[in-house]
Amino acid sequence: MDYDATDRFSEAEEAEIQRIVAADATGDERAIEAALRPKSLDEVIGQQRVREQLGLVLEAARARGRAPDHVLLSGPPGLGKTTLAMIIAAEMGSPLRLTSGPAITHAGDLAAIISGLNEGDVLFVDEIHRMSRAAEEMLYMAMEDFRVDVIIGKGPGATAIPLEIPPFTLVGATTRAGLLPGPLRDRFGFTAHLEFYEPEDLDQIVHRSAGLLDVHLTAEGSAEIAGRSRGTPRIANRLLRRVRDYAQVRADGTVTRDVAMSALELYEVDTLGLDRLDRGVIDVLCRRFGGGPVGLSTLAVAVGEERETVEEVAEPFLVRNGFLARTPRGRIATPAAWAHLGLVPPAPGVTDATLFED
Ligand SMILES: Nc1ncnc2c1ncn2[C@@H]1O[C@H](COP(=O)(O)OP(=O)(O)OP(=O)(O)O)[C@@H](O)[C@H]1O
Repeated sequence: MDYDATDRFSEAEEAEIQRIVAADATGDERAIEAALRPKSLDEVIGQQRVREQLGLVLEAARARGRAPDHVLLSGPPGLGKTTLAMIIAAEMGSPLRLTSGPAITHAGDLAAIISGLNEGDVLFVDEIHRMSRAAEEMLYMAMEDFRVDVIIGKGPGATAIPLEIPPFTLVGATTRAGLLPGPLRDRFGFTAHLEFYEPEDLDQIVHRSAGLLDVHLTAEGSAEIAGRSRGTPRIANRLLRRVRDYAQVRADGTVTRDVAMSALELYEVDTLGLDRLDRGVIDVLCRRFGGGPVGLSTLAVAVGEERETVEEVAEPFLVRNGFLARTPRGRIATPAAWAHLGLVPPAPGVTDATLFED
């Protein structure tokens, strides 16, 4: 069945599509990603529970005419945290100010941002777990009392001048909720944990994006992309664009199942969605370390990646799909990992005798 999503759009939406197609024409992947973001909670696909809970928080705040409670969004990369932050601001009709934890190295950086906020503004802090400790402490006060202490001068002569700030909403995003100190976590009135998406949701996301990018695809072509997207909308959109390239250059432009399969094989995304890094991790774990247990740092060095990349990007997907287990002694490959690589695990007891610590 062919899908032509443009049938479903009104004239105003057509104008939006033209804007997206223009972003697409630039070939700038970030611009395309931004253009594909849902603009309202109703447009968000999947994450049913989060949508309902967040919808309630926002509706209640609107009814009271107040800024909503601070919101913490946690989950692996590419599941929609930035998208939701933008939607929170849009649904409240408020401006969104964006920054990130690593950009806030001193308390003064945060004071400068916070003191510039107006009533009702939404402040989005991406990777909030990477903010400096001093800034974190300033944030506690700002979140709870809407006040910051601005330090004037240095050393023994320094004085703290309290500065009132208008009520605002902090939206923090983190891939590592466990790394946030308790006092910071407790100051968020609502925490949403984003889960990996089901293939049906990703299928809808692929259809939506294909409609916006004017890509012709069959239901089977879409399902093939959705099934290999690691439960992640960002990956679904990226694979769609690569498959679209393939369809244009090596086929007649339509994304069929065969076209999707050939393209994804070319881009080394396997039938279960494992990419080079995922396969590298379980491959090293099985072939070089006999299935583990092996420490995270050792594993990261062996695959030639940063520890954080292995931990935050590859592992959540591998754990969720039963290829890897985290144990107190280190990472171990599961029987499914051995089977996926077409390897036979060593006899019981052999792996236990081999311990690779960091
Ligand atoms: N529920 C959704 N429905 C449709 N598209 C989505 C959804 N969630 C995310 N996307 C798409 O996935 C892409 C990535 O989303 P987003 O940038 O919000 O992820 P993120 O969690 O903030 O990632 P990171 O933590 O890496 O910044 C966006 O282009 C957006 O279009």
